Amino acid sequence: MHSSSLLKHLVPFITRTSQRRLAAYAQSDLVLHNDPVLPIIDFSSFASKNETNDYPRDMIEKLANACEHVGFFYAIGHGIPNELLLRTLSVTRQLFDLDSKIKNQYAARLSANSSKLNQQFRGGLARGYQSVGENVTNAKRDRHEGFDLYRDLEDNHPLRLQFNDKNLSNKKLPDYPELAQGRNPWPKEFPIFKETLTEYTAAMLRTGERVMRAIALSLNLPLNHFESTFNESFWVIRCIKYPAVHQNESKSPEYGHGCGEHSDYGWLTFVNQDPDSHNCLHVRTTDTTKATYVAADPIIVNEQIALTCNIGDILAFITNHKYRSTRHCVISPVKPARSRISTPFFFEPNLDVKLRINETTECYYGEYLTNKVRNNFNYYNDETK
Ligand SMILES: O=C(O)CCC(=O)C(=O)O
Ligand SMILES: [Fe+2]
Repeated sequence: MHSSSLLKHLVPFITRTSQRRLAAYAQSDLVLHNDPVLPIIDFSSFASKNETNDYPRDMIEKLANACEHVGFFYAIGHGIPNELLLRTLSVTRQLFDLDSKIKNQYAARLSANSSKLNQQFRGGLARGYQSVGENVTNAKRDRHEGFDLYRDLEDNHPLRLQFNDKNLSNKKLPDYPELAQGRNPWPKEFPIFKETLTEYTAAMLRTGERVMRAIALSLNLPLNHFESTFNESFWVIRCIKYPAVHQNESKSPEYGHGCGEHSDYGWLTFVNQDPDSHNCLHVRTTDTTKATYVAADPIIVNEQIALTCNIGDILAFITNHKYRSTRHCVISPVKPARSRISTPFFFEPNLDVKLRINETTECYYGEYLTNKVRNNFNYYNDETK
């Protein structure tokens, strides 16, 4: 039996799932429970936004329970074919296999200094390629390569147009110009990346809507309660490669884990992770006496790849922390395992949704996100770089 209170709430569905055993040991100083059990929730009843009266009560209760006590769950019935999930991972792996000269042409840091409104934002605040160690979490460099994509607002989108030159003297403009004006720097040498990620985005947006409907019901709110907050979702995708490390390489004063411990920012995160990846994504339990984790390994349920889903800080905040935004981290794969690819999709509010982000502050989601993103990179915080 597990003693942590998180695990008491987990449902023993594991016998219905096909999954591989965990790698035998826990890396570094983390204490790891060896049963990667998170609740498994089926969202197939929420594909439509038409209200009906016969939503499965047991599923909604299970979802409420998962959001309150765990903050993580496996989503099935999400509507995305396995083939698209796997193709996205495979194309992302190929992207990172490109020559670094090509990848660096699309580097996020190239646009980091273009902070003036009237400049052409080629990338615009962290869009594009990041080499290993550029991302910083808890003051340590993360051991991953990334390629970040954000919603690209259309040319004539009012949230983009508001920053046009003729409006620049308008003192009341919101403070998220880079996000609204940025463009994803799609590598022209590898057009399949744009094609695939665009298809993935469309599918993930439908999934996000599905899950947010179920979340609304789980909070005793109307099915479409959150619709107006995400109908122009300013989604984010992080394409990530975690290189495999040697066992003795895994600790260093400068470098932390594959991705240091954090919680996510907004509504919901859906992690599409490498099916080969084991013992990497670690979810913190509610044990306050010491840092303990469960591994959220990839699972397949009834031949369907489950998405690993977690609650973001804003959803936690607007529910008065009834729903948990659970901290998690990614431990680098250890050789001889191969590098790990994941493509987390962050289903987020519209840029111009006004949010209360803590007890005293209300701001636009775009402003909140701008602050969060700047803190992830040293070059935004250190003018000399
Ligand atoms: O790669 C993963 O599995 C998760 C990454 C993550 O937690 C994040 O990007 O916020
Ligand atoms: Fe995360």
